[in-house]
Amino acid sequence: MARPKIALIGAGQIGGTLAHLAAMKELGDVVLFDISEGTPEGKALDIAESGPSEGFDARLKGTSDYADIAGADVCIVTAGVPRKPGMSRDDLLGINLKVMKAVGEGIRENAPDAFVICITNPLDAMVWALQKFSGLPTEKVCGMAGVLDSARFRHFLSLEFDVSMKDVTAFVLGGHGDTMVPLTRYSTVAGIPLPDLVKMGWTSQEKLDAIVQRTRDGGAEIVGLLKTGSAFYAPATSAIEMAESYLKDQKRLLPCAAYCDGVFGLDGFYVGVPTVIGAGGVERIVDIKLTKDEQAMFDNSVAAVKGLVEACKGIDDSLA
Ligand SMILES: NC(=O)c1ccc[n+]([C@@H]2O[C@H](COP(=O)([O-])OP(=O)(O)OC[C@H]3O[C@@H](n4cnc5c(N)ncnc54)[C@H](O)[C@@H]3O)[C@@H](O)[C@H]2O)c1
Ligand SMILES: O=C(O)C[C@H](O)C(=O)O
Repeated sequence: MARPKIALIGAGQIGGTLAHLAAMKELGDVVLFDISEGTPEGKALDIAESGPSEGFDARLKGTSDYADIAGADVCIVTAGVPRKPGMSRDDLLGINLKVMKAVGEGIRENAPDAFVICITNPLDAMVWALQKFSGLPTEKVCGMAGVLDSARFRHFLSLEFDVSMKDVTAFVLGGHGDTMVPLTRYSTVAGIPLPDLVKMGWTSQEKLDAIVQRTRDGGAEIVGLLKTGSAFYAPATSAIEMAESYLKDQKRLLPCAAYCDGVFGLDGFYVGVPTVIGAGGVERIVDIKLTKDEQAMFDNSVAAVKGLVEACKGIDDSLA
């Protein structure tokens, strides 16, 4: 059987890391696409030359021609611009919306059967626009953010409790912005919910609140440190987790930006929710019941996403 084909649209910091991870995990052959002359070819060759030492079997190709992504099984989209210190993700909307249009058309014409994972920010609005521009089925287009935000939450919690990150589970839902919703009630250490751990004296409510806020600010914390761009190792690892679940039909239950129509009280928006990812793409959205307070936070986050979607419609008539 031929190896799966993984197309990475955008060969910048995340794109290059994705290519390296996909090759090392032997998820398939990799095509790195970018408009920056020489960058995708250079990164593909560099990573391919790590193959003999690492011992992986994967072909890598760099290109600026959409024809080379033909027949891709998975497309992961990072094309666009990252933010700099002082900017919000939302400041990227105008410039990255134009990029989504070009990418959507490229995918529609060359890889219409692919499972598409969007990473470009502002994530929830960009994945919505990418689905519209590509015309692919909504269950085959999703966005990566919740896995990353939850991983950050899990990491901070593991430090607080001094336990393995493997035993910490967490769910961060809502839009990938300042209004994201880390759900403490559904986050655990080996199945023990965080509110119970507070009662048991493992931590205090004040410390937990500070960790929730650090999670919300997790992207900005890295941008402030790097100064020239945003996080890329953890974002790439998170998207690979989603791609692997699709390619291997693992049916992982992961928080992803999925098209919600008739779930979570939504009517046609992308926002972070618990999803099952398998060979059918986003196979199920787990419509969990939120408490009044959680619902208020979720509604606030959805309102922010809706505002960005309206801004997209204002910029590009074809989306209205
Ligand atoms: N969803 C998330 O959780 C998350 C996490 C981290 C970063 N991001 C976002 O991901 C995006 C990429 O981040 P990065 O660090 O890889 O940025 P980067 O600048 O390193 O790479 C982006 C690449 O996109 C390319 N590009 C620009 N326009 C293009 C087009 N029309 N077609 C193809 N390629 C094009 C650029 O040449 C560049 O190589 C940013 O928007 C960033 O904000 C999202
Ligand atoms: O914060 C950013 O701009 C990048 C990304 O959304 C992140 O959360 O790391």
